[in-house]
Amino acid sequence: MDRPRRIVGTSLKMYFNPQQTVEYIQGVAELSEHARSSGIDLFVVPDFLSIRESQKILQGTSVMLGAQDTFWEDSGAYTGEVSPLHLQQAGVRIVEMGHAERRRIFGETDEQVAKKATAAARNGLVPLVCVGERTHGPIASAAVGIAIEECRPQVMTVLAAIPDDAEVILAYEPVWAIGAKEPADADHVVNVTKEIRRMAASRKGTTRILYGGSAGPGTFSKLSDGVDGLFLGRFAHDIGNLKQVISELAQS
Ligand SMILES: O=C[C@H](O)COP(=O)(O)O
Repeated sequence: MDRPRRIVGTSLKMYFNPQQTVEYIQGVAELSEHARSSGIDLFVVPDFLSIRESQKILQGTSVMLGAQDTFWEDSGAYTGEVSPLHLQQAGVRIVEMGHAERRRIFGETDEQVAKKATAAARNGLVPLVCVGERTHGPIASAAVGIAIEECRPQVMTVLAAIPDDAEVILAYEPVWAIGAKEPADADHVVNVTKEIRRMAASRKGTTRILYGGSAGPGTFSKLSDGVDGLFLGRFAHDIGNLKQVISELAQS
């Protein structure tokens, strides 16, 4: 089966203030041509406060603008929430959901993630659904099975909810590898993501699978049997690293 286009992106989480975010987004905009000519899709996910300014900087480039979360209703009395319809109207193309930090700190459930993914798809946004096991099994061979069984409901609850022809991005982020010194072991990631791909095999819509968790330059080449790209965190704060990863995706 043909593999989908490769894609790389980064979430700024809550690391940068608005001025730093503008400067960073300008740097990403300057990578647009490099990504386009390399045949790599590129996205960046700033905080909500910076969405409008980011859209102005990125318009006319090939860089896709993301948001870090969304609510599942389009409008109404939902204090503190952000509408998927309004995100789409603001120029957002990709919406992240189910990140390990939101599952852990804010108690986000598979069912809530599925509702958010459905709302994103309904509004023409691509859900970027983060999945991953919380702990690393003590023995490598067993760890793969444990990870797959923990990821399965996270993936299947979303795939059962969204239209079969909706585009979706699944970001496999083992929780124990987020914020670490190094990414997860490549064999582990490839084995788990191959199984995640099988979970989505019968879908009509494009399904892309990313790896995230301390990823950076040098990570992708070992994972290319399993994933279509990377979801970067801290190691993309240096724009040079993001440029390098784009090149590696194009070469591997
Ligand atoms: O959203 C990105 C991931 O959580 C990875 O973050 P990290 O690369 O800083 O570990």
